[in-house]
Amino acid sequence: MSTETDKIADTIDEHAKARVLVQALPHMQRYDDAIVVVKYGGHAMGDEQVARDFAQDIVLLEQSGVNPVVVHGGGPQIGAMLNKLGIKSEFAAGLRITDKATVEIVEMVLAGSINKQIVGFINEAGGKALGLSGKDGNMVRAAKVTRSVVDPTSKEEHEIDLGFVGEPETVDTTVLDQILGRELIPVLAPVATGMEGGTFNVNADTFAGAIAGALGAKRLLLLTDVPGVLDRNKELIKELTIAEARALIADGTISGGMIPKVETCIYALEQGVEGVVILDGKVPHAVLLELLTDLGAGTLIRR
Ligand SMILES: Nc1ncnc2c1ncn2[C@@H]1O[C@H](COP(=O)(O)OP(=O)(O)O)[C@@H](O)[C@H]1O
Ligand SMILES: CC(=O)N[C@@H](CCC(=O)OP(=O)(O)O)C(=O)O
Repeated sequence: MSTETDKIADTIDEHAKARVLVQALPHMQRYDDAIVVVKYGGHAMGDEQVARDFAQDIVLLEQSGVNPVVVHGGGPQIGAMLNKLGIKSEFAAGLRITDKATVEIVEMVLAGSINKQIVGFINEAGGKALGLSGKDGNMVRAAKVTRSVVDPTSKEEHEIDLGFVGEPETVDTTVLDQILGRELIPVLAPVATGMEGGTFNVNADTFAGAIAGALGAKRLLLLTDVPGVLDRNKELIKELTIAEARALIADGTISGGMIPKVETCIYALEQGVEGVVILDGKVPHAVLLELLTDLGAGTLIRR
């Protein structure tokens, strides 16, 4: 039986909920009908409850009149599968060196299991998610990339052939244009067709930036497993200009997987995306906190 005190506590609780909803109103109005691309990184996916919270956030955004587009990664999950199969895998400049056997596993893990898991979570949260890869509808055609790396012993720079690794060369938004604004939530795996056919592995951040640029997205959120870009003392940098971000890559403060992430932010800003943020996807409801409250977290990169 509920006591008088319980009833008062419940009423206060209800008022607090109403206040939170009202505070969200100007944010909802700002993003009404806008396209928001959310990149969900493989490291942020580890905990199932956080993944389900993420799916709820995406459905709530869609219900509020936003057009969310999800691009997912899956680096650690690809690594685990390659390991299980006894296939060695190495990275150069934050990109996986991808031979023929590897690209088959990459496509299987990204466009197969991970894509369908996220689609499942969104649908269980009441949304209508549609899982696609960059190959569908010829959405993304990728050109082969090479990278120069400095040999740690000889200090000489040399080019590395990354195999079937591509960068988006063309983005055809026909399929996405049909989907957006119709209650459907696209969930995209970063696999693309090569310029001469075949399958190419694309870094998920780079893929998300190309999609955000081509769709004229208002916001690009990159969800990872760290609070944002960290300085040399591991402190969060709340805001960075493009020039400052480039300097941190050049002096080695930004390394590994953070390089394609920051390069993506710079590219998206140059393509006209209004705001790009790198934030911690392991924080429950990180997307809602970032978009619909005043509690912006992570690193905002601006022009
Ligand atoms: N300056 C930096 N600030 C934050 N993270 C950094 C920095 N430099 C390198 N990193 C690394 O980048 C990682 C994020 O990239 P990545 O592993 O590719 O994540 P995701 O799977 O989310 O795309 C961090 O976990 C961290 O180890
Ligand atoms: C070329 C390249 O490196 N592709 C990535 C694709 C997945 C990805 O980017 O996943 P995260 O966002 O979780 O890191 C890979 O093979 O790991």
